[in-house]
Amino acid sequence: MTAVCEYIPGLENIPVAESAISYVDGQKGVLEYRGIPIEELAQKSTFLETTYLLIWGVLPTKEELAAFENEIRFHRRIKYRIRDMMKCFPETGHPMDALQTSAAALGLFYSRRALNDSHYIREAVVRLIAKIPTMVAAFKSMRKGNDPIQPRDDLDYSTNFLYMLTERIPEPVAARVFDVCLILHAEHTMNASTFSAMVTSSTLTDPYGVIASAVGTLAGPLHGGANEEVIDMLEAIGSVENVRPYIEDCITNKKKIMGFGHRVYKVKDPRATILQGLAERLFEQMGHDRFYDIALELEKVVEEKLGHKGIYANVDFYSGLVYRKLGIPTDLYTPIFAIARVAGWLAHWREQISENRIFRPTQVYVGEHSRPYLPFHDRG
Ligand SMILES: CC(=O)SCCNC(=O)CCNC(=O)[C@H](O)C(C)(C)COP(=O)(O)OP(=O)(O)OC[C@H]1O[C@@H](n2cnc3c(N)ncnc32)[C@H](O)[C@@H]1OP(=O)(O)O
Ligand SMILES: O=C([O-])CC(=O)C(=O)O
Repeated sequence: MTAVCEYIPGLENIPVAESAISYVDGQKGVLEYRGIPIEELAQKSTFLETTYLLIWGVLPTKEELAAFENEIRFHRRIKYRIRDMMKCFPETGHPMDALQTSAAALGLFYSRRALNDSHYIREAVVRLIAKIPTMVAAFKSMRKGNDPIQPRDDLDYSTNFLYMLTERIPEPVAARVFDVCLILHAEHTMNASTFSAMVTSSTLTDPYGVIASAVGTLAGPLHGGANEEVIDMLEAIGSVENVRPYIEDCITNKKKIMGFGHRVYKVKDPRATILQGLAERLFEQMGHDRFYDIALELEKVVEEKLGHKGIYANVDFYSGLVYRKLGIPTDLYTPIFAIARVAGWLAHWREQISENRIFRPTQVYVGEHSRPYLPFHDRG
């Protein structure tokens, strides 16, 4: 057994896997999925094609993509027993908690753990990619006491999701912008939720448990949950004039500015640049959002004050402005991140189980030894 004694908080710079799924250069601001730059995928691909690429490692042929899209369409509905279970969720509960519970519940129906069976793997991939958006939209309706809106087979993936949220067919530009957002959030090397998915995968449990654990990890404000917090922060700041004192207060009191900073990127996150462009495209078509002026000033001041520490806008900074313009409630932003990231989690699940060894790191014990057990009357 090799003993590595140095403890590195947050596992910074410690490789935990070999992976061929995505690549980040944090100094140059480069992100590639299976070797293809994110900018090119955002321009030319769709979320389902990108999902196929991430999970199976190749761009599909026209026929393979059509078959994959059809399978997804066929599996969009969720069982009435899952819907009934979701009806019992408290309406004040956070949609990420609802999603984590519902994703785990899929395992009650489909868990066979046939991890050597390629049909089982394909079906699990299709079910999760297909059903997660339906569950997110269903909770949005049910928490208001309404029946969930059923998926429509004549609509593509993103159009259908926006339709299930609003019962209106979105403008093509809105559906395309949303689809690009999903591409941008689909995968990002060894982030916290992907690591969580891999640790769970390494026990050879079922993929529904893997996704449920990853959803739980994504929810936190230091990770995917930051997109929701950014909008709360812009609202709290309220005006462009308030930006500078707000940032100065954060710096003085060592408060984190949401949507900024990254373990890997020491320049602006390339996804933030693309998301900013998408937000601007929507503002041109659908009207300006005054929060954007606050966001621009915020980015300028953070760069001025913290740029020397490598703190720049990350993926969570501009995504909320896009979703806000699409009329999506703030607490659905992180579940939408999850809808996209399921693709990356599943890609890592497949990679992990193809050459598995259970994750079992070590710790540096800093407690005591050989303490006596004291009866109640002798305890302080
Ligand atoms: C999809 C995603 O997960 S993207 C990230 C989403 N999360 C956020 O936007 C939350 C805000 N950002 C952060 O909390 C962090 O930057 C993280 C969690 C993303 C990265 O964390 P780490 O790599 O562990 O960096 P850490 O928190 O140690 O910060 C390093 C230094 O930069 C500072 N710093 C990092 N991020 C920020 C920030 N957003 N605002 C202010 N200061 C920051 C820290 O205070 C620390 O300063 P110090 O060295 O003077 O003490
Ligand atoms: O890579 C990370 O640590 C966080 C991140 O940007 C992501 O998961 O998209």
